Amino acid sequence: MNDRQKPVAVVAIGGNSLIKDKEHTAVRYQWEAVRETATHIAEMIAQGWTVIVTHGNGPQVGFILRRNELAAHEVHTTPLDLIVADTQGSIGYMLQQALDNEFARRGLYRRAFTIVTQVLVDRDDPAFQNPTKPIGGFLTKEEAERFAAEGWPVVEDAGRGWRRVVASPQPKAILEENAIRAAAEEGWIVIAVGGGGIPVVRNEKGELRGVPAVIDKDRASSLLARSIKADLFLISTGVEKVALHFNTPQQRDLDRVTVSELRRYMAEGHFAPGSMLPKIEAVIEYMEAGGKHAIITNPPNIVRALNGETGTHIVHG
Ligand SMILES: Nc1ncnc2c1ncn2[C@@H]1O[C@H](COP(=O)(O)OP(=O)(O)O)[C@@H](O)[C@H]1O
Ligand SMILES: NC(=O)OP(=O)(O)O
Repeated sequence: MNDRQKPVAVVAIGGNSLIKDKEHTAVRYQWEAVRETATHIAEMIAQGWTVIVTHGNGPQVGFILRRNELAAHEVHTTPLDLIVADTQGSIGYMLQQALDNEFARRGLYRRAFTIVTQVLVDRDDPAFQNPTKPIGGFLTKEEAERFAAEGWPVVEDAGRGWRRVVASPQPKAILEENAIRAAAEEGWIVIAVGGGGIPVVRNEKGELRGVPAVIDKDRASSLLARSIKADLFLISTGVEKVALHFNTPQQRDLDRVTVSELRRYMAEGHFAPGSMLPKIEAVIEYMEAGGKHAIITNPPNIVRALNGETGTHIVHG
C-alpha cells in the first residue's frame, strides 16, 4: 500500500493528557507523557494508518501566561497569539522528537514534522466578550477567589478544581490546510493545528492579524478532519471512555454510541462545558459532515480502541 492509499486519522491529543497529572506539571513529566503518547501513535502508524497529530495547549498556555505576568516588571509581556505559537513550537518539538525516536526504535521509515498553523476566526465572535476556555493549572477555590479579585475570569472545571478562562472563538478555516494535506499524502507524520491553531482575523485591508484567544483544539481538529475527509477522528484525552453521570455513583461508561444518542445525552447535560462538551460537539460535527468513525479514549488505550476493545466509539445512527 502506498502512502496515498493508507487510511488517514486525525488524532487530537489533549493538553491535559500531555502533562502527567495536575500535581506533576514540570517539563520532565511533560516529556514522560509525550513519550508515552508517541509509543501509541507509532503503533497506530505501524498498523498502517497515516496519522495527522493535533494537540491541545490549555495547561501550557496558562503556565506561560502566568510566567509572563510574574516577570512583567523585568521583561516585556507577550500577547496570547504569540503564546499559542510558542506552544505549537514547544509541544510540536516534543512530539516530533518523541515520534522520530519511536520510529527509529521500531525501524519504521517515517519522520514527523510540525507545521505552524494559523486558524481564521470571526472578529465579531461573541466568544471575545465571554471567556470560556480553561487554561493553566488547577486552583483551589480560595486561590481562584483571590485571582478573580485581581481580575481573572475563573470557572470550576469538571469537578477537578478551578481554572482561569480566556476567549475561545469558533475556528472558521485552517490557513495551512493544503500544506498539511500535501505533507500527509507524501507520507510525513504531520503535527499541526497545535493548541487549536494560532487565532487570526483579517483586518479592513484583508491582512492577517493575531488575536488574543485560545481556540478549542477539538473544534479545530474536527474542522481539519472534515476538510481533509479523514477516515477516522480520534480524540485522546484523560479518560478511557466517555461517561454518563460522570464522577457520580451512577456513572455509566459509553462503549458504542450513535450520533443521535449522543445529541440526546448532550441535551441532558452529561458533558461538562470546557472539557468533555467541546469534544462531543466536535465529533458530532465531524460525523454529520460525512465522517466515518470517531473514537474518544486515553493514550494507553489508543491501539486497543482501534481494535474495538475499548474507548467510546461514535457511529452513524
Ligand atoms: N461525561 C464525561 N465523561 C468523561 N469525562 C468527562 C465527562 N465530563 C467531563 N469529563 C472530564 O473531561 C476531561 C477531558 O477534558 P480535558 O481534560 O479538558 O481535555 P484535554 O484532554 O483535551 O485537555 C476528562 O479527563 C474528564 O475528567
Ligand atoms: N487549545 C486547547 O483546546 O487545549 P486543551 O486541549 O489543552 O484544552
